[in-house]
Amino acid sequence: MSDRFLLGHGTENDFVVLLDPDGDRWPEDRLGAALVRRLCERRSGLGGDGVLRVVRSVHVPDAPAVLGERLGECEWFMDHRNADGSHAEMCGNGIRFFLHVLVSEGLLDRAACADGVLVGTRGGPRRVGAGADGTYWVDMGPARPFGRGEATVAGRTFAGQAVSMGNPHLVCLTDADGGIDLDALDLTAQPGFDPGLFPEGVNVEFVQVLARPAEGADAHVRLRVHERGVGETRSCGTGACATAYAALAAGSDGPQRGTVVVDVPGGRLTVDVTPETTVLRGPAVVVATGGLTREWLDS
Ligand SMILES: N[C@@H](CCC[C@H](N)C(=O)O)C(=O)O
Repeated sequence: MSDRFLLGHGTENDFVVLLDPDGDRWPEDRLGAALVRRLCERRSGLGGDGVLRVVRSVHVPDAPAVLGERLGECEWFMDHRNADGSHAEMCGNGIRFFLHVLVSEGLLDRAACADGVLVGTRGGPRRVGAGADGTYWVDMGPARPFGRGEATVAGRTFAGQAVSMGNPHLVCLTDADGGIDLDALDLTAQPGFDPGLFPEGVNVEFVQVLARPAEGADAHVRLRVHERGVGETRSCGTGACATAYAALAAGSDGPQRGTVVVDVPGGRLTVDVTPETTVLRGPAVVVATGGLTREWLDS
């Protein structure tokens, strides 16, 4: 046994975690895209939607550029890679799971995380916290709409709202398209999208609104998602946030505010939207820990 790893998930959005606090075990030239792809392989590797490297921000060459003057406030950096080896700016489930790993590995005290700690990401710093009920939350900042687009699946076109949560999303509310059977959509291939609107690619959400936002009651939606750099996943935290924003914005011109319960194939997330920010909450679970073998690493 050599290098230690953890496996786990947030609503079945699953990750391989590599511990590299001092940045000397998994530098970029060792943890390249090819190794990330092998780790995420579900038959010949460990299996995952992505890899999270747990590293102190001071050891990340990109950190000064993405964290600026807040570098000193972010002890830890979530170095996220999609299963295809690409970097993403942000990962909502990943950063919640990241905090759970810091706590379960004894690198942070859970009680000290009640009000949240700042974690560095390629999308900037984010406040992440541990709830008294065992869940983890992240303050993602405000959803930023940037136009309308279309997704195409098997020759059928869906209108959608483009939303940035640090990373790009196209949220398609399918009931606006005449009552699609969400479960029947074939998401085995990347949905078509406009590369002019999404030059860096896009995560595409298909959403059924189960309960519309109403005074005094939470809205309720369910979604399926095709993630950039991964494929269809069982959950997407930033996708849930973008969806909550789009569901509240549909048919309303005013500032968006409300709580949206988001059912994903892998469980349930809750998103609180205000004009100022977006807070995502949900479970995070470490499934296993182990060591990568020399045999596998050398093969
Ligand atoms: N699963 C994530 C999002 C991961 C990054 C995404 N695939 C991208 O490339 O933007 C989440 O929980 O937000």
